[in-house]
Amino acid sequence: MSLLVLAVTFGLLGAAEVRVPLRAQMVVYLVGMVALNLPHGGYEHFENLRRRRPSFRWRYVAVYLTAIGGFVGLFLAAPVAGLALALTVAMAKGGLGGLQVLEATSGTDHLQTRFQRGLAAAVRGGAVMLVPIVFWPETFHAFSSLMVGLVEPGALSSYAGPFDTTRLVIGSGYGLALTAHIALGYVRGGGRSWLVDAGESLLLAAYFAFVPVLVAVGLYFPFWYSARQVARTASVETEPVGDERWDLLGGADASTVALRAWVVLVVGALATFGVLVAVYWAFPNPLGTGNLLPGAVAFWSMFISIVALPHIVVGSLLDRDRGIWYVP
Ligand SMILES: CC1=C(/C=C/C(C)=C/C=C/C(C)=C/C=O)C(C)(C)CCC1
Repeated sequence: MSLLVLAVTFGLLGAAEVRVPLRAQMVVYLVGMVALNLPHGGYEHFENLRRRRPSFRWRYVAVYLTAIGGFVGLFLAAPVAGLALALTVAMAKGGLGGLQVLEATSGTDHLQTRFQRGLAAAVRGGAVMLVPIVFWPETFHAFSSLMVGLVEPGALSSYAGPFDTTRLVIGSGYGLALTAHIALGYVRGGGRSWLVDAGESLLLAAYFAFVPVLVAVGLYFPFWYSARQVARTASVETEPVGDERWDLLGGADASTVALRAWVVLVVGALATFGVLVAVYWAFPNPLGTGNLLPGAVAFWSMFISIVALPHIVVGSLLDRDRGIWYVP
């Protein structure tokens, strides 16, 4: 709903030629991504690890740190490939996560083949990054260069020339994929789940087309994505794996539970901060080489993508029993 309101509001503002100042967009992005999105991500880990065995938790942490180390290494060695992976992570998180939420809430009866499921995820995820490339090319290119510049300023400039062609190819490809996805869903069953899926996919595409990219991405993850993820967790009634015995919040009385929750919160915050410091320290120009605000946006976008990579790897590939995107 909030996305619909934003899409319509910014659509009208755009039609009236009202432009949102870039500074304001950057502030919205940082508030959304730092203050709102990060705690949501942390909560997903907590939910997933809460009743798991200690050995599982250690493996989880090990995979997590390895993936983070690998991504940082790739970004340092080949910053443009690192940027490409960051975009892929953002799209995979939005796309695969969105599909799982759809399955838990409205069902996916109209998605009968693997291909259709892949297309559904690609269309939802693609909206997050591919649609802004088409509709907000200048901002997109400017911030992409800043992100690459955290390691090697200027490394993206050799890709500036063919950008218009790339945009055209991406725009047509995305339009085709969206149309094919909606048409196939209709042919393979239609019904209520198809209607919800088609409506959501179109809304996402319109939202990322009309809302300026920094505001759009900065609010999409906390508003739509995280809120829906938490709602999904809340709708899961029985835990498929794990045991009350291992419950991180287990305790005989309310104050023990509260104290344990406090410990989890503090340890989680310190661990996240530790990773942040390590990533900051690893980048040659952690806040870019120009102004602070755009530099902070670039740094945060890389950092959040780096920590989100294991989120996806663990959530969808390695932890099939439960996973971050578990649906009963
Ligand atoms: C390239 C690019 C961007 C990239 C943002 C990214 C890569 C965000 C990743 C978010 C994730 C992974 C969130 C997970 O919860 C901006 C800043 C929108 C500006 C336009 C250009």
